[in-house]
Amino acid sequence: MSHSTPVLAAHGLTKHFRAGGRRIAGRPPARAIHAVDGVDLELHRGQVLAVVGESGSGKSTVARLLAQLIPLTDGQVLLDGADARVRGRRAFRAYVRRVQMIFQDPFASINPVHPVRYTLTRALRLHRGRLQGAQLEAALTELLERVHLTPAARYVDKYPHELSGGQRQRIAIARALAAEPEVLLADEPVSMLDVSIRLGILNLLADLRDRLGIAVLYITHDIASARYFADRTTVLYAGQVMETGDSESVTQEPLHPYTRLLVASAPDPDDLAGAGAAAVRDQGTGGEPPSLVDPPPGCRFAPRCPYAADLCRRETPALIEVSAGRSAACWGYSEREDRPSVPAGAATSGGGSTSGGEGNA
Ligand SMILES: Nc1ncnc2c1ncn2[C@@H]1O[C@H](COP(=O)(O)OP(=O)(O)OP(=O)(O)O)[C@@H](O)[C@H]1O
Repeated sequence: MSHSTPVLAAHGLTKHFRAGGRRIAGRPPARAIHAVDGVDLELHRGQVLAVVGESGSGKSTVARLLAQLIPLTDGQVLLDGADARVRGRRAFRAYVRRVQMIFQDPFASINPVHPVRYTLTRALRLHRGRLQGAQLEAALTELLERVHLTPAARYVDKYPHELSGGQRQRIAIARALAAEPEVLLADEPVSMLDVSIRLGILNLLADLRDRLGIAVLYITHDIASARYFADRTTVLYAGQVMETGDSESVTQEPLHPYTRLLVASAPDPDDLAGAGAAAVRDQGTGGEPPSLVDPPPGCRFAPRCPYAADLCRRETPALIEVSAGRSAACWGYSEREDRPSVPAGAATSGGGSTSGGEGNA
């Protein structure tokens, strides 16, 4: 599967926002917020890729770049292997037909003054032409059934305020499906919803992946949900990829010290005393993400990393393939003589992962 051409890919995805207002002629260029710096991603048909990171790590910016809602500073977005950069309204509409986005807040993303019928009819007509009468009714019913709002007749004439948060998010997903997209970009699709209904929405997205073969990008700060739901997981920190691999091993045997920190501080249902998070604090790996305004060279996690060596503060590590399908941007896995010593093992279970410096064969 992963040998095939990804339906959507990003190479060297980069977004710098200008910090502190407009550029003034004759003055030095304004400083830049390096929100996303050189990120590579691949979305495959019938797979979910999770992008996990703390607040401010650049997750939403990645999604907006992939949706082409904002222009790239550098890098490339490829759809079926071809440069997908759109110029002009018509090309954007053709792109959006294939790549749809779902937003975090279903209360903000659905117009409250119109019933479900209006919202979905508009999307259907936009993407599939002038459906009417029985054909339109059948398409509406099919969309509502796809998102498990059944019987459809119970929901089609409801207004958003008559629906729960979870039901509204299902309407937002149905609206996206009206385009018959190949890719869904889901930016924290459950984080505003009640905990009790989150699983239902994730299961729905998994169902769309499996039944329709849609590629899903799942943006989240919750690494535990990535393990449950995503086939592959990419960990983002301060706008750069720290680690990537299949979700099971990234979450169970994390390689990068930052991923270990994330896993250890994630709420564990069996760890009611919060011992994992306390252990992280005791190791002194707390602290804040770095400033993204003109960040210095070196690993961006180095100031918080308990293993950081001089090399880490001087030079930025590239992603190193540590084992098949698993990479970490950590000098500990390099062949360099001055590499730091990153202990093998995982935050949550003993052993299994490659020890520092050995896995580059
Ligand atoms: N339009 C903008 N102008 C200036 N800076 C921006 C803009 N959008 C985002 N940023 C900055 O880029 C960085 C990454 O933001 P982004 O929203 O992508 O992070 P995130 O990981 O999605 O965070 P969260 O989980 O809080 O949404 C932040 O420092 C943010 O302040």
